[in-house]
Amino acid sequence: ADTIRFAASATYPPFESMDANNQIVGFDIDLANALCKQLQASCTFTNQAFDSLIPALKFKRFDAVISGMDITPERQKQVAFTAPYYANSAVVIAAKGKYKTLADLKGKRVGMENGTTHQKYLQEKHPEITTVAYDSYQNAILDLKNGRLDGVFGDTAVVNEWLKNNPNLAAVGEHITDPQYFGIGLGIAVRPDNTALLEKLNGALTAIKADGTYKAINDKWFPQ
Ligand SMILES: NC(=[NH2+])NCCC[C@H](N)C(=O)O
Repeated sequence: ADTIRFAASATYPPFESMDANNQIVGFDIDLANALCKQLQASCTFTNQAFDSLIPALKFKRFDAVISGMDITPERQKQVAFTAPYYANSAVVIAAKGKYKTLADLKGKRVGMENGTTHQKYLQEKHPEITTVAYDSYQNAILDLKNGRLDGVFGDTAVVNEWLKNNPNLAAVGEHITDPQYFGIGLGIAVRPDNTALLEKLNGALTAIKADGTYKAINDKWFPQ
């Protein structure tokens, strides 16, 4: 049988993270496994820094990236994406009650993972805010809790998870969906010349949406 080698940056629960047994788990992992099952292939996963995923994909270290990755026009110059598999928006979190809007964060330190759409958006759209890049979202959250950061900027679906476990933190202002920066949702990336794999993944995605598998995975990781 075929093997599809996936990579992710396991710092972004509920999409991907390492569990207590050092196993990679999450929505993206279950989704990839379901796609592989549908394709009668086996899946492997590599965990590495988010900003190295696209370069390593191009270098053929693995076949596909599934990592809560926004389908953006800029990335589409380098890789091909499947149809979107999850809707996205972005939001800043900070100490509860401290800031009302992004404008209140002028001169403050907001952290995010290196190479993310969140980093680019803040740097270009809000130069009045100091962006602090981290090797992982988990380290950014630690620094927010320690008071070394004033805010963290990430995907709403992920941020909501952090808020559940941190009652002293809250969202600041509106959710941001600027498609120029955050694209049209999350997608799986493959090398542009790997149209065979792209077509397989898109076909399998349609199939697992139709047979209820997608919904079951969604309900497991994003319970209502
Ligand atoms: N697995 C991760 N750490 N993903 C971070 C993704 C952040 C954002 N959605 C982006 O595409 O840039």
